[in-house]
Amino acid sequence: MVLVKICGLTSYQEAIAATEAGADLIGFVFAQSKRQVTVEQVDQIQRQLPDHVKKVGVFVDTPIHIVNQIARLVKLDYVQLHGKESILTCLKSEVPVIKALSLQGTDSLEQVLDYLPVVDYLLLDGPKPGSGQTFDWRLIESIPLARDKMILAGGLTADNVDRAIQEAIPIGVDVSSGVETNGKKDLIKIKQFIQIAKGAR
Ligand SMILES: O=C(O)c1ccccc1N[C@@H]1O[C@H](COP(=O)(O)O)[C@@H](O)[C@H]1O
Repeated sequence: MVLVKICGLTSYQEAIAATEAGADLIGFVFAQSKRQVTVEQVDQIQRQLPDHVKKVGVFVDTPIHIVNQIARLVKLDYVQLHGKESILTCLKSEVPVIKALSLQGTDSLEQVLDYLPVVDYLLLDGPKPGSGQTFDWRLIESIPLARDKMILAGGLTADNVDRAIQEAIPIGVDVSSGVETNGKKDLIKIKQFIQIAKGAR
């Protein structure tokens, strides 16, 4: 069954709703964003969550010693490095790494392969993180990428996630804007998204 990550959660109510709806991973954005959360907020939230849901912190070009400090403080299971972090930076993380890469054309394919041996998952995203923009999933076909390391993101919704899973064959899918209404997480959309993704194969 495909892993599902619901990203950009900002409250305990959203986090527990996503967890109870069957999310495997939940994401908290520490980077600058309309969904940005503080260390204190995430600490309060994570204390009340069951252990089985994996907590992911999303960072964009934050110095790795700060990423490690936050990961320790709020007990993150993964860090999602969503900027231009180098392979060396990924290696310095104290917790497993999800490296996000924006696929915009065939010239960006090579970098995917370079990161593969040093990260736990590669998250392939559209051109603008957190904006609901998708990319051409056919690009993935040309990467000799172990599908058990690939999480697909970027513009996924309950309407396209089934097709995305059939075409890209990822181990997991990640969504943020696609489960929101008027900029707020929508619990009905979260449930629908997870149900469809989990039923896809
Ligand atoms: O959600 C954000 O605001 C964000 C900010 C900075 C880096 C990543 C961010 N979100 C990630 O973007 C992708 C795709 O989001 P969407 O579904 O297209 O809205 C997802 O991986 C989020 O983790």
